[in-house]
Amino acid sequence: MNFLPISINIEDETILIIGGGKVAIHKIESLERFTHRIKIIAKEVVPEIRQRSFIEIVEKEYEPGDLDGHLLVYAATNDSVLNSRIREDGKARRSIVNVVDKPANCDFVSPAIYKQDNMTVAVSSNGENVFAAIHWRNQIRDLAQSNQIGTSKTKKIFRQEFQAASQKS
Ligand SMILES: C[C@@]1(CC(=O)O)C2=NC(=C\c3[nH]c(c(CCC(=O)O)c3CC(=O)O)Cc3[nH]c(c(CC(=O)O)c3CCC(=O)O)/C=C3\N/C(=C\2)[C@@H](CCC(=O)O)[C@]3(C)CC(=O)O)/[C@H]1CCC(=O)O
Ligand SMILES: NC(=O)c1ccc[n+]([C@@H]2O[C@H](COP(=O)([O-])OP(=O)(O)OC[C@H]3O[C@@H](n4cnc5c(N)ncnc54)[C@H](O)[C@@H]3O)[C@@H](O)[C@H]2O)c1
Repeated sequence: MNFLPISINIEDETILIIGGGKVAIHKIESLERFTHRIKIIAKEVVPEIRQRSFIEIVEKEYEPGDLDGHLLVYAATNDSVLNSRIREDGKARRSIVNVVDKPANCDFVSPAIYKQDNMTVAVSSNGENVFAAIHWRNQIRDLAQSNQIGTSKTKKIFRQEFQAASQKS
């Protein structure tokens, strides 16, 4: 597998998660730092999701038409066959689908994220080793939090340092 890291503008998107259990909570914890436009479709939804009033919740069985109008979709049910079918349904609609139990069958995978204001680090192992991705993210987070990478400098100072370094090389 070879996944391309990009940063997507999701201002006009509602992100759809099919499934409302433990893994859906994980996805929400990552997403809510970037957007509150999140919709859950699931037969049953756990209280940790229900208590977030910004989430639109629809309790029902999944149907392919649920994907209509959604660019980003997480297939996060506990039914592996269904999760793969959701990706197939997404193809016809140009939705890109994260299949939480099958990295090789994903249009995108969720990186391990560290976010500090406008700075974001997203680490992925190409879906091969999520624990390595989490470990790298934690190391980078610790560096940033100990201010070893100058997180409090302004754009102007970073530009001057960048230009000075370019002239040297
Ligand atoms: C980084 C993070 C982002 C997020 O989810 O937002 C994320 N998983 C997180 C947590 C986490 N995942 C797992 C545990 C242990 C649970 C336990 O065992 O108790 C924990 C820790 C926990 O639960 O605390 C297990 C697990 N995960 C996957 C499988 C299936 C497999 O690998 O086959 C299995 C079973 C593996 C096994 O047991 O062998 C699959 C995927 N998980 C990915 C991302 C994608 C790869 C990213 C990459 O390219 O590296 C990928 C491929 C698909 C996807 O989901 O996108 C998030 C960090 C949250 C944070 O700390 O910020
Ligand atoms: N990617 C990851 O980070 C990661 C981590 C751990 C586990 N997993 C895998 O993720 C999967 C989901 O695990 P979980 O712990 O969240 O499961 P869970 O049992 O907590 O939740 C499953 C959810 O899917 C819903 N659902 C099932 N069938 C449905 C249908 N037909 N229509 C609508 N909703 C439906 C249920 O109502 C429930 O809300 C498992 O297969 C697990 O192996 C992935």
